[in-house]
Amino acid sequence: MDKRTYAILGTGALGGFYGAKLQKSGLEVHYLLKSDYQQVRENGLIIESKDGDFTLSQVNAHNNVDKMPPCDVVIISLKTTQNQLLPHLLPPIVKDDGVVLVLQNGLDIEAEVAEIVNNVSIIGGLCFLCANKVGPGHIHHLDYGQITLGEYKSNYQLTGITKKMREVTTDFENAGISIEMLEDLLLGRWKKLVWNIPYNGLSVILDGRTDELMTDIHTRQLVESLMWEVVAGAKSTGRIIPESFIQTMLDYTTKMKPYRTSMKIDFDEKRPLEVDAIFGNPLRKAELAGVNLQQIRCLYQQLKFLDMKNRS
Ligand SMILES: NC(=O)C1=CN([C@@H]2O[C@H](COP(=O)(O)OP(=O)(O)OC[C@H]3O[C@@H](n4cnc5c(N)ncnc54)[C@H](OP(=O)(O)O)[C@@H]3O)[C@@H](O)[C@H]2O)C=CC1
Ligand SMILES: CC(C)(CO)C(=O)C(=O)O
Repeated sequence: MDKRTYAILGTGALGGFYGAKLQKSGLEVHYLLKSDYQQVRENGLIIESKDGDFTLSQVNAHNNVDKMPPCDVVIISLKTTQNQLLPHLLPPIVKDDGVVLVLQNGLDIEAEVAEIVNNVSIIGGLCFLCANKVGPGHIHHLDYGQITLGEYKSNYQLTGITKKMREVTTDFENAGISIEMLEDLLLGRWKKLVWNIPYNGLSVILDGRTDELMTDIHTRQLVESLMWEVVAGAKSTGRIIPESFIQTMLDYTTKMKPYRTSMKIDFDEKRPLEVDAIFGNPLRKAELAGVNLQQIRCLYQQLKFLDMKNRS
């Protein structure tokens, strides 16, 4: 088979980083951009990475999906706060029998995608990446980068390891991106929330970096107790996260370079916060199963208020 073609729907920190790595490995990649379009069309992408800097001076930059070719794999790397645009942006750029790879944080986004496109495979990927966009077409990769992915089937039924998952995994591996396949995407999404819910939420509400939240005894306890509540949320939907995973996430964050979470960066830049995807959807899912996640609801309510006030 010919090499697969990729489209990056939202060329920011995450989309720019993985897209550039895939292009560098020899794949054809098309990038959708908004405010950075002119700069990237003329000068390409700059990746400043802890694994080695590189520049792609020529990239297929687009500012309109109608001018993009349909691709085998479309990576959704917009912020979830822009997902209302997907019904317009997605259908023209994904081939029949292609793949939509949702690399955004949060829960239940695959279900939204399934309502927009048929005849495609939807794969969800959890990215353990610390990257920021520091200028137009300029990405700073600070730490990590591993992806775990799983295929989505209605209501997060188990799919096992599928052919499409293997194909995407091969492309990412060839691009030097560490990647692992999951049989249970819902479990993977809840596990990622064990990190995102406490750190993204508290970093905004308490105005703290990850290292600050880990050093103070009170905030560390708060982080841990929120993690336990995410584990309860997962359990309400039939997914068991082992107790040891909490310690793994605490250790992982302690070792992490001091990090301003992506939600905190959005807040500081007065951009919309991904509150619904990361907090609202898990709350609703647990509630449907009859479980009220009180501490997470408390974070959700504060974040909704702060987000509204920050942008008004
Ligand atoms: N950054 C990270 O390390 C990680 C991010 N994630 C998740 O990945 C997702 C993306 O995050 P991240 O890359 O950090 O976000 P960024 O804000 O850096 O990137 C999003 C990009 O989408 C672009 N965009 C917005 N609207 C449009 C549009 N209409 N047409 C074309 N492009 C558009 C933005 O362009 P413009 O700037 O012009 O608006 C921006 O460059 C989020 O869900 C996040 O939670 C998950 C793990 C780690
Ligand atoms: C956990 C972290 C910071 C990187 O591993 C991340 O993936 C995120 O910001 O969502």
